[in-house]
Parts: sequence; C-alpha cells; structure tokens
Amino acid sequence: MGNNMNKNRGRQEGLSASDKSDDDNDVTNGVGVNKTRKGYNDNDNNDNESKDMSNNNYNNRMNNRMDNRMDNRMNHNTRQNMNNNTNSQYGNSQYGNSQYNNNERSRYKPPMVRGQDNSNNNNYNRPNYNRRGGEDGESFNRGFGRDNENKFGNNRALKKDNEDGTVRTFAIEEEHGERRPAFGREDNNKRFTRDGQNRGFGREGGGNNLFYRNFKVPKTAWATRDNRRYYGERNEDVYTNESTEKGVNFELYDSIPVDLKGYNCDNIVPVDSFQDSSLNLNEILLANIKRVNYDKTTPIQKYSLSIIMNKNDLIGVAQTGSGKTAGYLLPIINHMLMTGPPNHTFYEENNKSYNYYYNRVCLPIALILAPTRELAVQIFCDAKKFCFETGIKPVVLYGGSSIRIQLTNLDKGADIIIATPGRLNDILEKGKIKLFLTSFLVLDEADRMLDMGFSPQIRCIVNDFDMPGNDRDGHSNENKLEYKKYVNEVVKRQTIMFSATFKKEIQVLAKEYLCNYTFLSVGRVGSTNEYIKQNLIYVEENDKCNSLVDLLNENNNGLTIIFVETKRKTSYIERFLQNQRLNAVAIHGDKTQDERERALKLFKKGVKNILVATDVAARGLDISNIKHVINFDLPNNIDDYIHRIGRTGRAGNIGIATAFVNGDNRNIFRDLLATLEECNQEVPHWFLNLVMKYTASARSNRNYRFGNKPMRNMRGNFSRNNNGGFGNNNYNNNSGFGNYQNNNMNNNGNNFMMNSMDKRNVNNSSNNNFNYNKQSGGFNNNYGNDNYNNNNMSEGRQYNNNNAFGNNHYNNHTNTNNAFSSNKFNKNYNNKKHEYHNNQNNQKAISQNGEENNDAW
Ligand SMILES: Nc1ncnc2c1ncn2[C@@H]1O[C@H](COP(=O)(O)OP(=O)(O)OP(=O)(O)O)[C@@H](O)[C@H]1O
Repeated sequence: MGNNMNKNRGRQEGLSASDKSDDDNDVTNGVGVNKTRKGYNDNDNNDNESKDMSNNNYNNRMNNRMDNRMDNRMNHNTRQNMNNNTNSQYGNSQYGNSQYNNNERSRYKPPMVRGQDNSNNNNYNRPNYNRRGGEDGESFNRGFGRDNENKFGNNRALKKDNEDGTVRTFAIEEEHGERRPAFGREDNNKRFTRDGQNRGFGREGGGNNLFYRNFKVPKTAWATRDNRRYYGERNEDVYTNESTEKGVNFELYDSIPVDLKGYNCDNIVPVDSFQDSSLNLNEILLANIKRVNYDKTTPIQKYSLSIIMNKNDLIGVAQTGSGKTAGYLLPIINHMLMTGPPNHTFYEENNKSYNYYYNRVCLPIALILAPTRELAVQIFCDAKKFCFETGIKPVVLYGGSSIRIQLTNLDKGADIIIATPGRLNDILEKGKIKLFLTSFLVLDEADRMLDMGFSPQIRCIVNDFDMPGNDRDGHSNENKLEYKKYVNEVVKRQTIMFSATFKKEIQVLAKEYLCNYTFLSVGRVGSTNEYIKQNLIYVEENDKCNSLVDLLNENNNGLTIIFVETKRKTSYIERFLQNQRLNAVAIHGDKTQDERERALKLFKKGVKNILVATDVAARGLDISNIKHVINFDLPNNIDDYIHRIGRTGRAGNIGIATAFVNGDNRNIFRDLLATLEECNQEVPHWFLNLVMKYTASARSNRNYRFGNKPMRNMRGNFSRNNNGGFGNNNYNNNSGFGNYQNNNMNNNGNNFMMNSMDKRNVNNSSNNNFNYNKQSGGFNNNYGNDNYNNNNMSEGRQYNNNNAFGNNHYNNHTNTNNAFSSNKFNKNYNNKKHEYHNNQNNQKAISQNGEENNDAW
C-alpha cells in the first residue's frame, strides 16, 4: 500500500518551474487526487512516477494519510492530503483534480480566517496547495494531519481545534528555545536535532543530505519568528561572486557632490564607514558586509543609511552602479535586527493558518518592488547576502515562473518580500500575504515604478490592501488601520525610493506615497558617471548591422550588451550575430522566463559574451565584466540612455558605451549632448551639426522654450527638455532640486557644491576647487576650454577647466550671473539668433526655476 502510494505521489508532485500553466492565477491544488500533469519535473527525478492512478490508491492515501512520511524527500514527490473526505467522489476519476465536492477544478484558495464563510467547503478547512520542499532541494513531507490522534506519539503534541470540530494535532519539538513541527514516522522515537544527528524523520537509515546540513541556528528572534523553522544556507550558495568588484575609480565617487534637501536634512550625519558607531550596525550584518567586500560606504550609502535609520521617507538619486541597493537594504535589515520581529496576535486570532508548512499567511516587514523580474531576483540575491545568518528571510516573487513554487517558499515564512508588482498583486489577492506589518516600502527604479506602466499596480498594492499608512494618509483609509486589530503599537509605513534618474514630474507623483521626505541626490539628478567613455558613431539605419560586426570585431573584450528597440529586432540581431559566428544570446519580453534566465546565466558566465536586449535589461542589472554597451538603437529619452550605459562602468570600474546615431534619433539629441558635455566626453562635430540642424527646426516647429513662449509657461515643464547644452537651459539643468542653482546665483559665485554636505565644499573658494578638481583627474573638455577661455574671467577659467564633475553648466552658474554670454554654444553657433541670450530672460529663467523648485517640495 505504501509503495503504491509513493508511486502515485511521484506523478502528482514534482511540479516544475517550467510549468507555465501554473503561472499567475492558475494554481491547481490537486491535493489528494490522482491528477497527472505533464512536464512536472524540477528534480529530474521521477523514479516514483506513478504507474497506477487508480481509485484504490487514492483511498489508500486517504485512509493512511498519516503514513505519509519523509520517504520521498529527495524527489519532491509527495503530495499530502489534508482532506478528511474519505468518501471522495473523485476517487473514480483518474484525473479528478478537485478535492472539493463541487467537482470544480481545484484552485488555490486563500486561507480561511475566522468568520469566513465555510459553506461548500465541507472537506476543506484550509487550502492545501501542493506543499513541497523549496527550490534548494530541502524537500520534505509534512506528517501532520488532522486526525484526532497524535500520530507522532513521542513529542509534546499541539492540538488545535478546527472550525469543523475536528482537532488538528501535530507534534512539536522544542530545541534551543525553538518550537517547530516534527515530521516523522509513526515509530519515530528519535528526536532530530540541529546538528543533523539522530533525526527521526525521513527514510530509515537514509534521508536527504541537504536537509541534514549542519546549520547553526542564529541567535536572533527572527530565526524562529512565529514558530517557524529555520532554513540555513551554505556560505558558498549565497556569496556567488556574481556582483561587480569595485574598480579603480571607486574612491572618486567621493568627489561627487551630494545634495540633501527636505525633511530633517540638517540632522543627517554622513557615515564614511560601516563600522561607524553612530550607525550601530549589528554584528552579523557587519560580518556579512565584510563577506561582500564592502570596506567603505559610497556617497549614496553615506547618507541613506542615516536617513532610513532616522525613519525618514527618502528619495535617493545616484548614478548607476553606485551602490543604491545596499543603500536601502542595509538600514532596513539593521532596523529589523535591532527591533526583532513584531508582536502580534494575527495567528492566534486566525488559527486556521497558525502553523508554517500549512498555508501560512506571510506578514512581511519590508516590501521591495522592482520593475523587472531579473532585477527582483538580483535584489533578492543581495538581500540573501546581507540577511545571511540573521534569521531574516527574504523571498522573491515575480511573474513568468511557477506561482506554486513561490507560494511554497512563502510557507516557510517571509520577512522581506522582493517582488514585481503584477505577481505580488496576484498573491495579495489570494490572501497569502498580509501587509499590515509592512513598515518599509521600497521602490527600486522608482521613476519607472511610478510612471504610467506600473503606477496603477503600485497604487493598488499601497492603497487597496492592508499596508499601513504614513502620517499623512494613515487615517484616511480603513485598510491602513488593519494592523490595529493585531498589534498594540502603531505601525507606520516608511517609503523609500531609489533611482539613477528621477524626472521632476515623477517627483510630483512620488509625493502621493511619501510623507516628510528627504531628497538625496548624488551629483545632478539623472547624471551618469565619467568612467563610462561614451562614443557616438554616425550610422544610417541600413548600415547598422555591418557597423555592429565591425565594432564587435574591433572590441570584443569582456562582455558586451547591445540595446535594440524592439523584441523582434532583438531576435533578428541575435540570429544575425550568430550567423557571423559571434557568441550572442538575446533577452526580451517575448521570451519565456526560462529562456530569459538561461540567456542571462550564459551571459553572466561568459559562455555567451554578447547579450542583445531590449530595455528589459536596461535597469538595475549588475553584471560584472560588462565592458561595452552598444546602443544599436538609441532610446527616445535620455533617462533610458543613462540606465542602459549604466550597465557598464559600475562600482568605480571603467566601461565603454557606443551609440549608433542618425537623424532618426533627433528626440534625444539635445539631452544626449548635455549628458556628453556634463561627463566631459568628446562630442564629434558632426553630432553638433546634427543637433543644431534638428533642434533649430524643432524649436521653430514647436515654439520651443524661450523662443515665442512666454516664460511663465515654463512652469510645470519639468522635463529634461529643459536640460541640455543650449544657453540658458543651464539654469534648468539641475532640474531635480534646482534650489542649489538659485542659491548659487544669489550668492554670485558660490560654488555649486556649496549646498552639498561635502565638507570640502564649504570653503567655497576657487582655489580649493581648483586643486581638488585637479586631483580628480584631468577631464578633457574639448569644447569647454575653448569657450571658457573666452570668458575673460580668470576665476571662471579655473573652475571650468578643472571641473570636478566635468559639468560646465554648473560653472557657468557659479561664475557669473550673465552666464549665457560665456556659453560655448553662443560662440560655436554664433550664427544663431539667441533671443534668449539676454540677461533679462536669464533672470526670469532663474526665478522661474526657483518657483519650480519650491513647487517640487
Ligand atoms: N560600499 C561598497 N563597496 C564596494 N562595492 C559596493 C559597495 N556598494 C555597492 N557595491 C557594489 O557596486 C555594484 C553596484 O551596486 P548596485 O547594483 O547597488 O548599484 P545601483 O546604484 O543600484 O545601480 P543601478 O542604478 O544600475 O541599479 C554592486 O556590485 C555592489 O556589490
């Protein structure tokens, strides 16, 4: 009988990540039924595949459900039947896939909570989606059921009344002060211990080695939060050395000015080192920081750690690859370690979902949302590194892969959830996650998360479920008060947003979720770093493929990522390159998640050294050794360009970004020019000509900017169109928090950096800047020098030629109020009529800018 049973399980279980029919809402319980599913095989181990799917087996299993033991742990093949229905009418059906009496296809149901309508669910007290071991091979059966007898015999038994009057009994053990359910054979008198000896569950004399690993249970309360079991991980599984090693320019990050605005910013003390006593980082966390080889903080981390620990909301903007992820993960994890798991009565009050392994409802403390699946996985990997041996459990949820596996992972508990919004919404709707304890909400790549594509989903997650509010909206929405039922103290949400770009109009949208926030920017909002050498090549559309091959043949060191506009073209270029015997692989949204993951894996490992991608790979991905980014098709907006080229030149490393340019890319010309200049990149003459050609016509067509448009209309035009290389757009250039420009103007010569928190800037003297900038490494501003030499301001020359940021715009501000007279474009394009090059407009622009800036707050 037992054998039959095991055979049967083999077929029923073994669901695979590639089982796409499981995706999203289509979750099949399939519990206690002889349902055969094709393509289930995530363990490559189907030894127990069922030959006999007969009714007999089903009933055998029903009658012997407590005999379901750990026999098949390695196979992930045991599906437990927690159902009381021994008279199942489905027994006759080989494929009867419902455990309910209504003959419906079995689906995952949200957990039952007190007061919930239980009708039509006679045989069903809690949903029992197929519970299996985790992705790490720690597969096990749960031997506890709902019989009125304690099959475990030897341990202290916990009895729970079910709503239908039956008593659920399961064994617990207490060890190191931890209580956890015991699995085991009936005759199991041995108790299992953490050190892997004498464990009483599993096959006699055998078992899963993975499961018996010698894990030390952390001494933190998180390890056993709400009586859950601790799942240890091996050091080598967590620290896989996939992320970027810091490069030679890492120290130069410190030369980038930091600007801090808004709530409580005077009290924020930057920290240079993770060991800084004011941070008071937990020892385990410090050990993990050491394991990832971080010895000092990057500028964004210097401030964000303090700000987040001060419980402020935050918008943090810093260049790509400058350590934003750790900038929010570390303070959140540290806070969690300091406070421990919250006390609540949720499980007591909803005792249906009391124990783990059995449809546990998860109560995460932090929720991190990311726009792409790959980025979510990457953040999850980072979170695992920092949570190592803390007992805090991060879980990742993303679309395109089996929701069942993700639900199973949630069963083991989740303290930090990293998710893409769509999948999270699905799971929230199932009631598997409750957010009323979520006191940290992080939007990574926040400008993307708040734009039109994701905005409705974010709003839904924040407002339609039970996530706590902040001081501003905490009392306006009943959902946000949900925590009051279960928690004594007030739970408030702290909202944190990070990105390398943050247009001003998105900042306005962001306010919906923020309360008393601090705005932290490292360098100009939306800028990129100078360690990426940006090249432009003029290529007509139909020559692009040939030019690409030439370029790749010239420069085929390290990994190269090629950005292409459409999915179809991505596949085309992939094939084209493969035909040219180049080692290319593609990633885009039309590929299955498996294909995407495989492509990324091959690329990361260098098996394929060329990745052709759409913008799905543009944000956040941190892959070491990407040496070259090629914009086969330039994007339509500069923010995407910044993110794309930011896949190289990370953590102080040097990289190359090449863009194919032709007249079709006119939308981005001005902003691209401004970016090149700001980063002291060489600007080819042909490009300047192109910019002039297209921008001039654009201006006359669109009544662009300061031309015919009254200055007042500038209000609300927050976009990067205000930026760029032309004349008075310098004043709008630092659009994110332009107050510093105004300050500079008012101070008539104060350096841009004056408002930053960087102490070196406080002196504000030209000599300081001169020396300092010189140190930071001789920028070749081919155009800037010429222009500024015409400036006739010796101070100005000093500043400009040695600009720490390669940003002539700033220097124009600081040196003179009539900055435009020194603008290089006036010189280079003196054939143009610059109606806006007069001081009057100039002043208007400034005040206008000031209003905008104040608006932003
Ligand atoms: N303090 C530090 N010391 C050394 N390396 C660091 C430090 N902080 C982060 N890094 C490394 O820098 C790399 C980039 O970090 P991260 O991915 O967080 O950048 P990011 O700012 O989020 O980039 P993006 O804007 O592209 O998302 C990672 O490999 C990370 O491990």
